[in-house]
Amino acid sequence: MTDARLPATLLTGFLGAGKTTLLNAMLADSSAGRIAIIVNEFGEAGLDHDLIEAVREDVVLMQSGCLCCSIRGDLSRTIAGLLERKSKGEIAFDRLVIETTGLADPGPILQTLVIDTVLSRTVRMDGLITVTDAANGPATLDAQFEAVSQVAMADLIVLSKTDLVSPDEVEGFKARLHHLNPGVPILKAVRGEGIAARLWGLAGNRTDVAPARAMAWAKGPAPSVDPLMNLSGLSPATPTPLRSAHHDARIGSASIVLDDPIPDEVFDIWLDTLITLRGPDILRVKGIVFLTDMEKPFVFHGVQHIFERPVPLSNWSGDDRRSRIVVIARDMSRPEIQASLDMLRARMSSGRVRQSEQKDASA
Ligand SMILES: Nc1nc2c(ncn2[C@@H]2O[C@H](COP(=O)(O)OP(=O)(O)OP(=O)(O)O)[C@@H](O)[C@H]2O)c(=O)[nH]1
Repeated sequence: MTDARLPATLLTGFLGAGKTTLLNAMLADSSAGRIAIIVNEFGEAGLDHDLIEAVREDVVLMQSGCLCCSIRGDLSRTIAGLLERKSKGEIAFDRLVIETTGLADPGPILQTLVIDTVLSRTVRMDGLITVTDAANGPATLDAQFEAVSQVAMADLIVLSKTDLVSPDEVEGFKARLHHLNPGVPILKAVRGEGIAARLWGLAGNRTDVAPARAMAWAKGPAPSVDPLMNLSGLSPATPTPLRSAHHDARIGSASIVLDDPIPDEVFDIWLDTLITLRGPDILRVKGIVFLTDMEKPFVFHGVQHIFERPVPLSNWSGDDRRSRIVVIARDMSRPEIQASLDMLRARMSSGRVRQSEQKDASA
């Protein structure tokens, strides 16, 4: 089954990191088809394209109330308008790129694509790309938590301005980025050159995704060596030390690999509990999940309390039936997140014990 929804790429990165430069490199590359662009600020310079729309974030910012809801309305209307013009034959495009302002939290935009009932049927998230600047990036991460969040949430990081610093500085910065977002691919690029063809199809949440791509997307930090460590009370009481920069230390991530299929209700309860207790702090949860009695796995993806309906992976083949879940959160240490994931494992184990007790009783 092919996923016919329009792929949407979210392009984020801090002020001056090189987003517009990368966008121009994307536009110059025809391999991905025609691209419609939405920028959420006015006055973008240097884009020689006829499909530029503006979401009026300046208006949004003046409104009181929930900023994410305001962006959501504007963005939905803008995308709906583009799609309408497309259906009338006024414009043609094969994919969408949404460039955020440097300060924007990508969360509400990702959520919009999931929560808007019309949009979620017609548009799918193709990937969140964060541009980070090798020259100013380290200082930006020290100064701005939004920049740290953008790095932590990315499906792909493009490292710009590597021509302005030494190879050692580049490597040091890459290590820091990997600390914030373990497993994320990082592409070095000077002015976006040479990477345009590698910016698409990043997310695993489409039904026709290649299994290897979905697996790479759902890759997180290595799970704790002993999965029962936190349950046995032996986990360190203090968070795993990250870097001295306090913004970095606010980001935690952990992952789990489960050998056995997960009962539907166990997975739902785990997710509900995580969202209820820590919803606002969840930057991303993503994974490939095998549910009990289901032949194909599902890919799921969420930001804060908003979760996309799980997408069945129709192309899945092979014997690997292990579920993989990654959680990236702010103000949660890795042991805390790991403890939540271990709870999922524990619920599965207790479910198995109950099942075998029932079998014994009926024997
Ligand atoms: N040396 C060097 N300069 C770069 C590179 N990428 C971008 N620049 C320059 O950095 C400046 C900022 O780039 P933009 O692409 O406008 O950055 P932006 O993220 O869109 O900026 P805002 O829209 O202000 O957030 C421009 O002068 C670019 O020419 C790079 O890899 N190397």
